[in-house]
Amino acid sequence: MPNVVVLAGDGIGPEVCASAVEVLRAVAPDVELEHHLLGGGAYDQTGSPFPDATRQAVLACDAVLLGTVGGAQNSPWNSLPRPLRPESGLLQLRMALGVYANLRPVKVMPGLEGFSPLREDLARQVDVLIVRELLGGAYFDPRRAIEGDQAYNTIGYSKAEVDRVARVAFDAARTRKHEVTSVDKANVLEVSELWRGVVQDLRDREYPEVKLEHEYVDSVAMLLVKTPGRYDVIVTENLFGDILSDLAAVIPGSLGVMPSASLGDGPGLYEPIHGSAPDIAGKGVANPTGTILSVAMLLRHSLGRDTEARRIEDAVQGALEHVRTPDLGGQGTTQELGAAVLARL
Ligand SMILES: NC(=O)c1ccc[n+]([C@@H]2O[C@H](COP(=O)([O-])OP(=O)(O)OC[C@H]3O[C@@H](n4cnc5c(N)ncnc54)[C@H](O)[C@@H]3O)[C@@H](O)[C@H]2O)c1
Ligand SMILES: CC(C)[C@H](C(=O)O)[C@@H](O)C(=O)O
Ligand SMILES: [Mg+2]
Repeated sequence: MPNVVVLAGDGIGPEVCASAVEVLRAVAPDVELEHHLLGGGAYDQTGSPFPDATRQAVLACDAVLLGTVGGAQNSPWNSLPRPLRPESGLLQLRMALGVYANLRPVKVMPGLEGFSPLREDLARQVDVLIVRELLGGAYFDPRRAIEGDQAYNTIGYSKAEVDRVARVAFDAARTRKHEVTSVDKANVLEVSELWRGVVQDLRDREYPEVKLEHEYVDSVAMLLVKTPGRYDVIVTENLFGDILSDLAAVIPGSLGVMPSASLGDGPGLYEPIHGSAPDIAGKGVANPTGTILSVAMLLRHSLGRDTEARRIEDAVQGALEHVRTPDLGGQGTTQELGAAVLARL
């Protein structure tokens, strides 16, 4: 029996996970669920944002469903030494699972075009998959420090790290429009020069039928707003991907509707792309769509259950025609939207 570990986390995490777990139970009743701690709440209870019990459980399971971690700007968690902060728990989890490729699909659901900050005709064209490298670059490079009145971080990449994530992007492009845009800053950074070379070599050797473009990150930030329909698959390094994926994620109207999958060679990690939303936590109005759609990605990528994944995606689409949470201009609650999805499965 497949085993899924649920890490509800902090803020709205437990609220959106509750809805998503009900959906998972409904379409895959045979899946065993285990709940564990991660983030600020985990630190409060155990002294670690990524406790040993959580580490052992995720390493032994088939897939992990995560809510969100982190507190408000003024949370005492933000004054802890960096390795004890909630966000460090998430980074340690990603590293432990070895999930080097973060897939963030951005698409505007029919009927929601009006909520996009972009013109409706532009929003309608958007169907982009951002593949973000997740275990390298400034996030994990050990060459980092605050030394007196100076501080530095380093964006380092090896050829092997670039190659493995670029493969994920090219493989994904083969199932889509066969176009990859590799995003870098090769006009300034040596690390981008290496990145560009590795991606180009891989394309020439193994993916000749995929069209490859190289673009600068500053230009992509502009073009994702101006002409977002031009992109199919975007592949980029960790920090650029973090920023570009939040930028792209507002195109569908709310951060609350976007799912993600983080894949490596072991269990996959599935989470909505939004944060813990301290401003609305506990009010029961968070949009659970991103987490519910992350369950669909979990079923597809980790359990090989594409039919069930599609059932969820169709049900979400139908539910949003009738029930909307305040981030999408409605008055529905998390629970009501979750129930509307369940009713359409
Ligand atoms: N993967 C993660 O767990 C993750 C990701 C990003 C930020 N964070 C953490 O979350 C905390 C808050 O960060 P932030 O405020 O910058 O970003 P955020 O994504 O939590 O919130 C940004 C805005 O979007 C709204 N929003 C987010 N998700 C929503 C949802 N599902 N439904 C309705 N509205 C939603 C919030 O109410 C807020 O107004 C910080 O501690 C940050 O480090 C965690
Ligand atoms: C919370 C933070 C560590 C995380 C990141 O920067 O990767 C978040 O912004 C994300 O995009 O998942
Ligand atoms: Mg982010």
